Amino acid sequence: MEIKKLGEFALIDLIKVDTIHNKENVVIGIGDDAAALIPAPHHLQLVTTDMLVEMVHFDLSTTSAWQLGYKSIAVNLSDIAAMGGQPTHVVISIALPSYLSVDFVVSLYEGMKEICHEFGVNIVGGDTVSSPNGLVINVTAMGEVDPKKLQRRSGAGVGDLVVVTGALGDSGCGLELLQQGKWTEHGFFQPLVTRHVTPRPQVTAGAMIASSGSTSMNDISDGLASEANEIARASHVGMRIYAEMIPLSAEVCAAARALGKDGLEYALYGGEDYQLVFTIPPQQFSLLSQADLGTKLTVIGEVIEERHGVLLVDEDGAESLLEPKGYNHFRQ
Ligand SMILES: Nc1ncnc2c1ncn2[C@@H]1O[C@H](COP(=O)(O)OP(=O)(O)O)[C@@H](O)[C@H]1O
Ligand SMILES: Cc1ncc(C[n+]2csc(CCOP(=O)(O)OP(=O)(O)O)c2C)c(N)n1
Ligand SMILES: [Mg+2]
Ligand SMILES: [Mg+2]
Ligand SMILES: [Mg+2]
Repeated sequence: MEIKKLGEFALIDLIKVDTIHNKENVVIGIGDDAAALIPAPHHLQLVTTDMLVEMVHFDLSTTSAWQLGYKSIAVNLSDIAAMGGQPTHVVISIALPSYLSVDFVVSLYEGMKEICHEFGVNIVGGDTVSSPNGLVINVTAMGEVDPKKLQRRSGAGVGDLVVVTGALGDSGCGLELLQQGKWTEHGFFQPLVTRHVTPRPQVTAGAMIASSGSTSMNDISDGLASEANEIARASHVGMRIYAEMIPLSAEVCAAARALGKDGLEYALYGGEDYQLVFTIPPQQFSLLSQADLGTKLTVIGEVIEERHGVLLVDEDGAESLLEPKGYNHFRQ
């Protein structure tokens, strides 16, 4: 059905069902002039927002409505995870072009509700408007964190280890496979595409890392090179990152070979992995590495003095400056 047949208010009524997954902290959700929420005592309130724009962040010829809904929430929960927090609520604004159907919007919200349900997050409001050109989705996520566990980008100290969760580069490579039309639904490379279209935010790992004495943390949206440099700049330190230690999946190595590319390039500059990069003193890391975080941890380097800069060490031991060259909106 066309959206204009239904109109704005009936569309919101459709969206409204099954949006509260954790009733205890909501007084008013969708349906009033503002949501009314109950903050957790003795916790800090986290607020973050990320916007997704058609043909900048997604292409509807390669991403389904459900996947897009899932991802638009995931990228926001990832920023809450990078602060060491637990996500609690989201507010969702959508600008809808006339070529989309009511079914598309329902499916978009099914993807959103699935991930919100998974992480116990409430959808407490939003805004619905028309767009003359292209779909835009803006999500604001709220979360809470114990002040003692709050993770900034600015706490890294010389001698700390640099550690990442999961494997890097899958999403960037998955995007390239999609763009080149080089993937099959059930093929070997399918996991790369899945990680690009439906990334999983590292919420559990982020909270455990934050409880273990980590000194800084960032999520990887723009690529490791960019995010590591952000930590270094905020913390006034340098880093030595060993190329050989950066975790790459078997799939990205094989796909990169098939594409005539280097898997490492996707990890450093591809972005959208939504894994975490953090720094932690060696003693604390040896304790953390014994815990089950539901994902693997890999030490990729160490924090050094600021005057050295952020260095990448290749397999021959040669060092070069690792430029913050990841995804940059005005420099593609
Ligand atoms: N248009 C804006 N107005 C105000 N603050 C902004 C705007 N864009 C980005 N920021 C802030 O700049 C910082 C960096 O943003 P960004 O690079 O998007 O972070 P992330 O990669 O964690 O999503 C964040 O604190 C964010 O809230
Ligand atoms: C159609 C399409 N083109 C390009 C990309 C690649 N891309 C778009 S935005 C982005 C970086 C992450 O998004 P951003 O808005 O910078 O998130 P933030 O850093 O604020 O979390 C990347 C790698 C994509 N996902 N889809
Ligand atoms: Mg952002
Ligand atoms: Mg972000
Ligand atoms: Mg970015």
